[in-house]
Amino acid sequence: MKVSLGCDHGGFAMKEHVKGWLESHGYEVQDCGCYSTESVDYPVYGRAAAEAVASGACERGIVVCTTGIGISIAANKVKGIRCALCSEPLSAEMTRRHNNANMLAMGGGMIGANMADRIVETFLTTEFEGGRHERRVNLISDIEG
Ligand SMILES: O=C(CO)[C@H](O)[C@H](O)[C@H](O)COP(=O)(O)O
Repeated sequence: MKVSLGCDHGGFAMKEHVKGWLESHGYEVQDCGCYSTESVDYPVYGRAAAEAVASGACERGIVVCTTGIGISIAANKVKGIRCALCSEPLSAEMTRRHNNANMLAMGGGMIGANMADRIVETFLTTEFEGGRHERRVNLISDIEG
């Protein structure tokens, strides 16, 4: 599976950590930046990571800013993206099972590296349940027009 990554300066350290975890677990990574702790604007990188998913270049995407909020809002503006901000594994499991989320957002200033690993693993290995949830996800897509 290929995973796009995006972050701002507040998420850079966690993005680098997640990148290492992904590569050591056999995932292919498309790193959309940023590439240092220099102050940048999260919408630029949330959009880039989301467009990599929306275009089909990547199956999933993971974005990180200080809280995870701003970059998740930006990613969710891209058509076809369902980006869920998670701070524990149960939310990551549920957003895959029920929302078929194709992107995960985390807050680099909110959770630690071990928690991030557990969230990422759960997000990437949990299947969508379909059924009644598919109808609801389709209704979300209808909002996009
Ligand atoms: O968008 C955010 C908050 O919802 C992110 O946490 C950003 O990383 C944060 O706003 C960046 O703020 P900074 O003071 O420029 O580091």
